[in-house]
Amino acid sequence: MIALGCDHGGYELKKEIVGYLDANQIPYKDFGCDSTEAVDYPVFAKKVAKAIVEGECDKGILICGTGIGISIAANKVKGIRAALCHDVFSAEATRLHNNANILAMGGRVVGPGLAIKIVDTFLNTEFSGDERHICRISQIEE
Ligand SMILES: O=C[C@H](O)[C@H](O)[C@H](O)COP(=O)(O)O
Repeated sequence: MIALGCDHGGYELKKEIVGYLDANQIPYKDFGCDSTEAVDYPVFAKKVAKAIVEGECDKGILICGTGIGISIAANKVKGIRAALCHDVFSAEATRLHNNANILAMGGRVVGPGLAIKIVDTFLNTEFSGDERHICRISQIEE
């Protein structure tokens, strides 16, 4: 189950991602927001982050205007590794190396075509499980 969240700056891009998830029959839970009316991104970052650390969802996708504020907020929750990615290489690397559990993007930064490739890569790349990466992730947890 994928947790989705956004603010007003990410709402339009979230709709594109919902279309991709629906087309690929990937289950998701949308934690809002539900329009382009101005809202505060930490609220939605927290909802998505909690859904992951509490086990309701496996991974999350968070979108604000830049992806920056919403990723900073999500990373305040223990157990969250939110990665801001605007290219496919980073999306793959953050799964392989960091076992990132949230993908963050900026709706004012990246277009829908690239964003969907980034999402597809993030969701379909497994953590490498390499010892050196496990060790470094443990250090983050400490
Ligand atoms: O990092 C923060 C996000 O990009 C927000 O989406 C952004 O700050 C919202 O800006 P505004 O309130 O001017 O629409």
